[in-house]
Amino acid sequence: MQKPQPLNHTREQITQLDNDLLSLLAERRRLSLEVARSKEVDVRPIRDTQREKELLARLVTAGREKGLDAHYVISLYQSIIEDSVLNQQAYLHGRANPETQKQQYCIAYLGARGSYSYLAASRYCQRRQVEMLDLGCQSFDEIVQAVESGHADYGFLPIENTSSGSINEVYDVLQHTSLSIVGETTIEVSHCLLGKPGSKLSEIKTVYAHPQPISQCSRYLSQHKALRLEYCSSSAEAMEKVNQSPDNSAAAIGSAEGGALYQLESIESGLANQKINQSRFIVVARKAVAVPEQLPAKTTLIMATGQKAGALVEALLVLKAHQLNMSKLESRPIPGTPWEEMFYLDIDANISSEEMQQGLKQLERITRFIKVLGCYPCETVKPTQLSNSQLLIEPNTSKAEVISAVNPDPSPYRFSKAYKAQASEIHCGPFTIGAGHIGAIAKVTLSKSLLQQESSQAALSAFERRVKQLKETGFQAVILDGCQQLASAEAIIPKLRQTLHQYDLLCVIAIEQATDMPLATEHADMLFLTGKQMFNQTLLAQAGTLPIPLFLERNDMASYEEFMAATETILSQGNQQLILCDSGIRTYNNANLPTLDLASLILIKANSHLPIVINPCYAINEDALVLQTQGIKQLKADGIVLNYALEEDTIALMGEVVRELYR
Ligand SMILES: C=C(O[C@@H]1C=C(C(=O)O)C=C[C@H]1O)C(=O)O
Repeated sequence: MQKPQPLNHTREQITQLDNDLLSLLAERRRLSLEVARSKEVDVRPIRDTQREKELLARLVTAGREKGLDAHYVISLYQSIIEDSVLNQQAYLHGRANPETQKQQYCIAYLGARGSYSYLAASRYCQRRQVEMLDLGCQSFDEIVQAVESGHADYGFLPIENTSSGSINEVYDVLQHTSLSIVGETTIEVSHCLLGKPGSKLSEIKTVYAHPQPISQCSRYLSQHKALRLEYCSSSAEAMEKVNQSPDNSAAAIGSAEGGALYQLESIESGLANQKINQSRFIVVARKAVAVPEQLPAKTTLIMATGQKAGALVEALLVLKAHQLNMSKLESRPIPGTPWEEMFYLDIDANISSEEMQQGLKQLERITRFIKVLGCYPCETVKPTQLSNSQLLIEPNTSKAEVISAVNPDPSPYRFSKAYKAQASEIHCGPFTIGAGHIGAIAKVTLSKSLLQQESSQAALSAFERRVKQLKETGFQAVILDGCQQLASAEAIIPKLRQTLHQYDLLCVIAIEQATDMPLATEHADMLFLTGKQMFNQTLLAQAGTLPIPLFLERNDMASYEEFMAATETILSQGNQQLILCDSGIRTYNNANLPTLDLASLILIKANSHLPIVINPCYAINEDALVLQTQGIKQLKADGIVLNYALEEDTIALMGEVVRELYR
């Protein structure tokens, strides 16, 4: 083997390369602003998702030639594009509101330097290339007063968090203010345990934190019961306390970025219960702003409806009539009038649009009170995704003919088309299935080796390698089967899930018996109720009350009617996010192997709006898999489940089948 070049030398090369990358990114940003200027002149929308798709598809191909995998290229470019779109929006918004163009903004926010509000405010100013003068406040009321009185230009108020939900106090403050909402901004909240430099987890006795981070990290804290919690009025106060503490026994929950301002280091990161933990802030100012029509806009309003039955429905019907999409609805009590509610609505529309103006006029006629709190650019940039067919092969244009209804079923069962004509589309994170969206799901039986050395790093690395392969093969979700056999499932399942999420794969946990439910519901993105449980009415009803999507597998002895009856038990409990899975039924063909019941597939597609996926792996020998997939696809199944043994290398065949599915 050739001797490697000296480490220092290689590192210098990497440093140089990183500098070049930064210069290139800065240059790309500059060009993106140039594009914004053209769009200002031509009055074109800022976002052009078609252009983004083409760009991503080209980069994925070019990246592959250089040995960079698609997943890596896409996630990098999604962040680059998000930055580009938000900068363009900030530019155009500034141009439309010249009075807001200043050298510096004085911003009132909760807490002190280092708090999440502070980070959100500094991000907002950076994007506008404005210097920030920060005015830390003790309460939301104080923030509002600072802006109302002219001491601050803007106030930052946290309005919701993806794990802990809406922040009610802020809604209450908004009822009484004369300020307008002029912007929103979302930041990634990544909670770390912050200690003095060099301190270790074993030394920590007290944790200082604001109640919000405490509730968002409840799982971590419940696993570390010895830690004593001290509530603080902000994350900044918590960090300050640790900074001032005489020894290494104190820690705070906060961001690594904020902690650095207090000379604190991260002892552990990723403390939040949810992988995606984001907080959305609204920006308030004395004067409302105009949003140029090229920008996606949001209008927030509050209203009190009449006290009669159906008053809220009537108001919402006005939105429907004007094709106004409501992205959020909150209700809060009106102080002094018990049992009366004020409703807060976020509507995806520009206040100056015709639809919104007409809608507002009509709402004024039927409400007791209505006030627009503001219209501002929407800062959520939904990442553009490439379809699996684009990732794997050329775009698919030859869609099979729509099957005409066989045996139309007029029964009003919830699964039926008579009940709901439109095909159901089930969403879970980046995964969508049904109504034309095809899904490829791998079913992984957790191997003996993983069971034996479950905590060992080697087993997890082996799992990660397989997961990477599954992602590259085109799967979107992975069913973990055999979790209940893991000796310390509580410890290992979160790690497996984290690995799957790293590769944007959903974690589906198979339910073999009723006792699997608590663990699975805690850790899974979706549940897979195995065929064995299809007749377990109690379990079906329980799954029907859950808020997460479910797969229901057909029992291999169940008739079509029994399968449908089981779906009814689930749907009647409230959970409408149901995907059927048929893995074959017993017939006379072979006593040991099930047969794929394609007649039922035709019936289900004709009679039900629910998506159905087929698992052909039990039914036939491997040679016929590709052929079988062609048949399943012709009959309009919404996807496929493929069994994949972790230790066996069947990945090439799986790849062929998935490609066939998307062809
Ligand atoms: C830069 C542009 O604006 C937006 C940002 C893009 C980018 O950063 O590549 C691509 C398309 C648009 O959504 C453009 O339209 O080209």
